[in-house]
Amino acid sequence: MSVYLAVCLCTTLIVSVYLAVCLCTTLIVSVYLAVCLSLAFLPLVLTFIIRYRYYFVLFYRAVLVRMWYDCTTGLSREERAFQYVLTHAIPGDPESILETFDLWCSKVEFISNIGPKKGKIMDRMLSEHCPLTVLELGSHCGYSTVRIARALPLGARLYSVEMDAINAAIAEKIIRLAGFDDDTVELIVSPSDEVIPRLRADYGLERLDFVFMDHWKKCYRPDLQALEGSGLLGKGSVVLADNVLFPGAPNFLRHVRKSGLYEWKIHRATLEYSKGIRDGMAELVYQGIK
Ligand SMILES: C[S@@+](CC[C@H](N)C(=O)[O-])C[C@H]1O[C@@H](n2cnc3c(N)ncnc32)[C@H](O)[C@@H]1O
Ligand SMILES: [Mg+2]
Repeated sequence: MSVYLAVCLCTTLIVSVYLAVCLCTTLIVSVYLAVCLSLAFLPLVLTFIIRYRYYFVLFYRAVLVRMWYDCTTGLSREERAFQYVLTHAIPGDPESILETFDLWCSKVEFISNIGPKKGKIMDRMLSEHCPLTVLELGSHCGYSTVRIARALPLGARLYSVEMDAINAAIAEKIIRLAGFDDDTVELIVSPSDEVIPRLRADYGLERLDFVFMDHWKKCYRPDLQALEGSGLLGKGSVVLADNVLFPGAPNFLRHVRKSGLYEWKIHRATLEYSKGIRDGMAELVYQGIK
């Protein structure tokens, strides 16, 4: 009986040792394979990180930092930007307000203002065309509104459309802080597709000399078509559309290309407050139906 028990015990021991050895071997082989695979993919992963580093930085600044400050301050990003501008810029000085915004957006948090680089291209176009009636679609915090308003000739009027009431309230404060009254800048709090058909009847407009599009990219094409249909674009009217390369507005560009209504070009630049993300603004000059 005891011999039988001893044999059983020995067999169990041998089987256990055998299983343990098998497990260890499997483990070692798995670790070895994992290391080999990681090493094989390392260049690919590194290339991916290096190639898209500016997008990661943008995600970090525009999403993660924003979420963190939203939680810790209890204020919206737009309200935080406004507080900064209010305490750092010179009231009544549009230049100082724009510079303060630029500082905040490049050093603290990301806001999708047109920014200084693309802003300078727009400044140049405004000084070339001297528009008297301007329409802006998408005011957000009022950065581009101030930028346009300060470049307008005497007697010109800017209609700025913003559908988000909270953003519009900030934009209104920024515009008035910069020193522009209601005669120069009128802020319209409504979605663009509701405003455009009412521009003639409710605002007495006959012609738009300059349109700046910087609202949601999916609205670019329908809004441009609505403007064409409204008869407010005349020969030589300029439409400037921001971010046509990033995030991009392919349907809008396709329409511009196919319609034959415009002479157009793209001003290549980088995304606002970012070094490595390519973007561009489309400049269209309306030629009318030929
Ligand atoms: C990129 S921000 C505008 C930035 C601003 N132009 C600047 O450079 O300072 C876009 C803004 O457009 C507004 N918006 C988006 N779609 C709109 C629409 N269909 N009508 C009016 N406003 C719109 C959003 O609420 C947001 O505030
Ligand atoms: Mg933009």
